[in-house]
Amino acid sequence: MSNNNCIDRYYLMQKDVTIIPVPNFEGEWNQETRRATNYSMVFAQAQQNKKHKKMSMSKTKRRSLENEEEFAIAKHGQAPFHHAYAQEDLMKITFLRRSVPKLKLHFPAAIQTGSSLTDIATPTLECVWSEQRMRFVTSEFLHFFSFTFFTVITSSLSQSNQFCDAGTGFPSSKLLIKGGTVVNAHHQQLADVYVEDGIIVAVNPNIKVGDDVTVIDALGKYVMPGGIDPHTHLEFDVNFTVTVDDFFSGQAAALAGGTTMHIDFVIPLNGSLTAGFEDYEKKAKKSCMDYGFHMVITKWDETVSREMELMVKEKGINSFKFFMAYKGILMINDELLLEGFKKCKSLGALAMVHAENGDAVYEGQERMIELGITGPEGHALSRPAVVEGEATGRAIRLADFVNTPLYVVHVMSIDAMEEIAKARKSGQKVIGEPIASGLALDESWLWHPDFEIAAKQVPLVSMYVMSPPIRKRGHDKALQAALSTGVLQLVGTDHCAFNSTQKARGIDDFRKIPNGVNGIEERMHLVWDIMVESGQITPSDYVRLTSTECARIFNIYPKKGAILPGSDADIIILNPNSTFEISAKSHHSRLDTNVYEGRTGKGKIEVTIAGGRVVWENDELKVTPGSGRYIQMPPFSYLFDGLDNKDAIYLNSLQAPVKRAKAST
Ligand SMILES: NC(=O)NCCC(=O)O
Ligand SMILES: [Zn+2]
Repeated sequence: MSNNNCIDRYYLMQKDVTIIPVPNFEGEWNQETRRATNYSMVFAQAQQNKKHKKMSMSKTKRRSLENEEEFAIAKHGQAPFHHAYAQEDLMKITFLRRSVPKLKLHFPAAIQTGSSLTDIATPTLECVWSEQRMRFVTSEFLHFFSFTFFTVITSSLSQSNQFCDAGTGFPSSKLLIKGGTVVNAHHQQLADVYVEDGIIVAVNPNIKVGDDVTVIDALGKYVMPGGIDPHTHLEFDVNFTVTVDDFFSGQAAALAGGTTMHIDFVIPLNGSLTAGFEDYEKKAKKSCMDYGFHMVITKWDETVSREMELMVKEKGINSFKFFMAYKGILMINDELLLEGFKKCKSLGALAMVHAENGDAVYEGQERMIELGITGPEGHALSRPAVVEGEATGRAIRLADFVNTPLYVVHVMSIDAMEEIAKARKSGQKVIGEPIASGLALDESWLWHPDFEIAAKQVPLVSMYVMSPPIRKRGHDKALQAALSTGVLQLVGTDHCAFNSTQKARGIDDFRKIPNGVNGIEERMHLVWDIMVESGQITPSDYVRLTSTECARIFNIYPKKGAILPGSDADIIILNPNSTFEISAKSHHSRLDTNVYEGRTGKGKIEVTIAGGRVVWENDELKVTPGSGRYIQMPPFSYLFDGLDNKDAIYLNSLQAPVKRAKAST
């Protein structure tokens, strides 16, 4: 494969630019220039820069996503969930941008332009363009930074230009993946895959091509659809802080791990779905891979009901999530759940639930504090599996009452899984989504005696805090078995990345630890290792659980989730004889910890192709902010088939109203 050395070396040059933790693409994004400009990069730099990243934790006490206790203090108050976070919580780079507003427009470009490419332009032309742009940008710096800092930047830039001059060609828009085992959810075969302009054109043995086609050898390897992660939280603002991975860094990490699309959760802004959608549209402009949105519903009125319709009919959203936990913040009651379910049904949209009994969680937290249990183990103890099981069962019964399909996110326990199993056995359309952490981890870390473990050689205990909690050993195995037998249908991550400094907020009180773990980069490797290597599932099952079923549920199959002529060229090549190792030192997320630290396994994703472009190869990431597309998801997936019939049968079964003769007077 062709490589662009100037890109790689340019980013390695940036090692000393300490104020840029991980490239960030804030600022104005112009649709036209976005399409024309390709900022590729290598992420080795990210690890170098992580140590320079500092988060200042907010001292401001506000109600926050994970903190039902704070709700108690502010009981019945207005939940200032969004955009009310303390400014000090933002990353240093954001602080700099605020301090020098003019920089906002150009600073991100400045740090990336050394690698600018256009899709089909010649290397020489492109590098000239880059130089001009860099000169312009460096002059901007003069207004804002000291001479010393300026020198560091410009010397890096000028050195990078030399590499640009030595540019060595560009990825072809025509690819042939040769000699691999092509795996779909329904079938696997030895075949070549031919790709043109981002679309799979042919899947056949022995495809012959001309010299203008880049050939990738996949002999002895699996060629599979790129992963689709149905559950992520990028640039998630939880009131007092924001997750460290945004739509660029989170997606870059995803691509390095073989995921080529994800679906994120839009949080309404001040109750407005439209404002929330627009907010996420902005956040997602820096995307380097395809993405879709679910919408969270936090309150109920006529406006919300109308906006739900708008989201489905005009914005390409076909799923709405209801939080049964996070009392006083996101939690909704059964009345709202019923209204929401009915509306979802009428729109052909899928109702999703975070199933934990929020009242019980609140009670559990109070109990722990009264018992003097303030450490991270209190998190697990305050929201035991029974609390998850109860909410799952309740949501399932209410969805059955309305006769609408239900999707249960992050199934973490046997209790919840068994509710799903029971419902599916009775014919109800319930989808259960376990996540990577629930399959791979157990709660034992939460009982570790140190909050911060010996000089961070092993990361913070609190990094394992998420909701519902990671359970005791045994739940993981049961969830794996449920996946392999079809009781659960697909695997997500709930990637919600908070750094150790953000997690440290709850050092004296587990209720203050921001909830969430990583996984967007690790999911594909973990599922292969845990499920396929152990013999629990076949490679075809793997494709179904990590990609195809998600595409079907959210109605974008076979554009996504398949290696078929006409499908998007989102493809991974996995070498089953190679190994992977997970570490915060080498991952591509901005996170300074990794809940899978030190984990090794078999089956390595050696190549990721997103939209027909090779973005991950030879352990190098070449990604393009602005290249990711928003994927609209139409309503009425296969889950809605037959609902009308069931409704009709129900109505016929009522034998009511009973016609009674009026008593004669
Ligand atoms: N799961 C979690 O702990 N954080 C993300 C928000 C949610 O999905 O509940
Ligand atoms: Zn959740």
